[in-house]
Amino acid sequence: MAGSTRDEYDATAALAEFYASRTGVRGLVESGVATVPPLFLAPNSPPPTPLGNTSFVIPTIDLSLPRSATVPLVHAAARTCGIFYVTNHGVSADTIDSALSAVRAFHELPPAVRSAFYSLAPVGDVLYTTYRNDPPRQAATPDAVPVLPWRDTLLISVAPPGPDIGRLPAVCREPLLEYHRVVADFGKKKLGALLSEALGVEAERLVKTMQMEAAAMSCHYYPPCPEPARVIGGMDHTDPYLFTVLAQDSVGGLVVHVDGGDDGGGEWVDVPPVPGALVINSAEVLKVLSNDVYKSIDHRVRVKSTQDSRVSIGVFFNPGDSLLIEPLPELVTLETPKRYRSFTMAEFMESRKGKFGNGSLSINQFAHTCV
Ligand SMILES: O=C(O)CCC(=O)C(=O)O
Ligand SMILES: [Fe+2]
Repeated sequence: MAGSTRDEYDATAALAEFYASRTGVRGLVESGVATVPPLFLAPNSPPPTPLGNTSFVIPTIDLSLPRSATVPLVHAAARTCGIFYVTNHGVSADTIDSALSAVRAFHELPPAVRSAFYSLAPVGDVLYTTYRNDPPRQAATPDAVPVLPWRDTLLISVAPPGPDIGRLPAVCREPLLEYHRVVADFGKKKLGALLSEALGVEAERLVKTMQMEAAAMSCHYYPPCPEPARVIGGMDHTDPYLFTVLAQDSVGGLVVHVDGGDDGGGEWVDVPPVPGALVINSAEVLKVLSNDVYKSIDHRVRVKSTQDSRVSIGVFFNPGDSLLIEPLPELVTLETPKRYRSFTMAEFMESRKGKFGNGSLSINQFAHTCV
């Protein structure tokens, strides 16, 4: 992997060589790369994210407050930006820390051990990989994204009846299953009810009618990078499902694009780690169900450090596979007509393939009745 621009060498061969190593981006760092290999560079649009000088602060909601206080706060946060922190959520600091440490321990296993798990497609319910950035389908600058992000991921499908436990790496199995159990409970019993009530619909609406499950867990590892400003940890996207509960360690790097309202524009805002807090991200399908009351925010991950690796865990809450997704009928009125056509999750996921940059456009182009 010599060279420092993508033009100097054959990206297809380099990609094949990278995947054949089966040790991910962490493997490059272990091998001592001093400059970023071209696969990770965006040729036309440099990835550094200019952070705005904004006074915008991601809201924090203390879930120990009475329901009469938290419901309006959740409504305001999901409506204005679609991302907020929760504190006093009932998931213990120990459970979060053990899960984050377990993810780090997996990604930092000796290369020969972790490479046994590395693949391009899931093996059962587990996928340890470096996701490829799909080339954008309709972008003005077709070559504007790096082929690869500076990140390795352990993705675990946790949909009922649960993963094949024997396939989960032993080093992280117990802490991750425990974390999933507790976060799934929190999401279904507390957060799902709060997000429903904050929409003015029955508390059980998301969990029962939408058959909501904490179906997948993304355990990301962002290795330190010799030239952090030249790479992107995670490309711009919106999360597709109902909502995400994200735990992050103390390194930071998640940024969200807060839109500029009627003035257009908008700016990138940091989502710094807050000790003990979980980040809640309301996602595309929830935006549709809410008939555009809730937002779904574009986000990306910057790599910040030449020294520190970063770990995060996203638990994704999904609707049942066979359901038709459309605005909840009780939110469709003469004044607020149905803003999205009905669709299935499979159709929506297919439509998202290869879409980067301004991710929220994806649902609008796909299903909005006013576009
Ligand atoms: O690592 C992070 O902070 C965010 C990851 C993310 O956006 C995702 O898994 O969808
Ligand atoms: Fe995300």
